[in-house]
Amino acid sequence: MQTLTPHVYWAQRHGEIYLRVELSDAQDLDISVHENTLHFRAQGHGAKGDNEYEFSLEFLESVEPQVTHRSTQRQVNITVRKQEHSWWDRLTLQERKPVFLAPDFDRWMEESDAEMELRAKEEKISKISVESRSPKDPYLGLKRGYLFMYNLVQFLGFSWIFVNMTVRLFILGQDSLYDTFHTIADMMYFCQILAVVEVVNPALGIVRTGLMPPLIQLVGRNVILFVIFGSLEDMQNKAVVFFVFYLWSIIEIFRYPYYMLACISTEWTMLTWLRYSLWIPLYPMGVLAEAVAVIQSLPIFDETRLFSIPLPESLGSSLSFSYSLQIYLVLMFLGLFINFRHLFRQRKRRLRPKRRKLH
Ligand SMILES: CCCCCCCCCCCCC[C@@H](O)CC(=O)SCCNC(=O)CCNC(=O)[C@H](O)C(C)(C)COP(=O)(O)OP(=O)(O)OC[C@H]1O[C@@H](n2cnc3c(N)ncnc32)[C@H](O)[C@@H]1OP(=O)(O)O
Repeated sequence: MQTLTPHVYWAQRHGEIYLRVELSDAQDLDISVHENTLHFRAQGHGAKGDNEYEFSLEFLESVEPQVTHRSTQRQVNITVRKQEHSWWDRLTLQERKPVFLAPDFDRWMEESDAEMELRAKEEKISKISVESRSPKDPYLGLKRGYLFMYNLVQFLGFSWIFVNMTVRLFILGQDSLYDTFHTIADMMYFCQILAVVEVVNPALGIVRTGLMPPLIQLVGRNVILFVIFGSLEDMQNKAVVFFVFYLWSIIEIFRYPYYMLACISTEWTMLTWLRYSLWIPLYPMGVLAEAVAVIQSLPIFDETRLFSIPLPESLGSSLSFSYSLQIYLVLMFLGLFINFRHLFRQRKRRLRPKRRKLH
């Protein structure tokens, strides 16, 4: 039987050499590396039919003596590991390329492409190792689902409020300012009662933010909604209701979609910018509108004696609730300062230009 040479195709990476030997149904494979030379011998079906095929290749640089190979119906794939990670100018020590050897264009890569592939692999490995070091939260999916639904409901609620008020303003003009409460209050009650969740979430560690800012926001809004507007009928027809509700709803139609996207690990730059910028004019305007509402309610509380604290006769009949509200007015500006500072820090953190990676 004649000994023949099969066609061999090769490609390289920084760490490996890949050889593809064109031999189908190869049997009795004998593949080894001695003194940096690969010896191949096998029985199989090659270019010259069924025969014994063999070849030797002396490599340009040092390789590991262990080789791995896999024989398929159509070919034999051999992987040889380089001893040092480097890019070779050619495969063999001898400068003239053996006639049976050709590049494997299916796996061929130029050095720069191979470097990119290597870097991508390294990045993937380091990402996996970082992920495996940080313990996974088994309830993450559940938490995200719950937050997404909560934010969606709030978004729909505040969108309804905003659209309703805007349409009424266009149709009824100034008249719409005076009956905002009767059209909007039920939805606002619903959204603001639901907003208790925003204090519960950080308290239970479901969202990572401080407890104080959401608490200030919740107490601040609910005092205005339930105590000032809800309990005083005389306040419900005032234009200030329109301004308070409108200012609250504008920010929420950007804030809740921003959170919804965060729940699905997505970010829209424009939305992030709006969420962390619109509060700059809206928050002081909102607090001012709320302060106007509190001031307008003072004489009504004095007159109606609603929520007044009964006193012993020697000290007068009762202490008007308006005194508590005057203290609350001071607290409002303290609350404004705390939340303004909090939002300013959040803005700096979220809108900070991301550092470019240097390779
Ligand atoms: C102790 C009682 C004291 C009582 C004192 C009473 C004084 C009352 C004064 C009150 C004044 C209130 C005035 C106010 O009512 C006026 C207005 O609202 S006017 C309209 C304009 N308003 C605004 O712009 C404020 C809007 N509101 C907010 O921004 C928030 O409510 C606020 C609490 C102020 C800040 O929110 P937070 O601390 O959560 O900051 P972030 O939004 O940056 O979130 C931090 C990270 O948590 C993630 N997060 C938060 N919530 C959710 C959620 N629902 N779903 C998913 N993820 C959430 C968020 O993504 C952030 O994550 P990361 O940092 O990874 O991005």
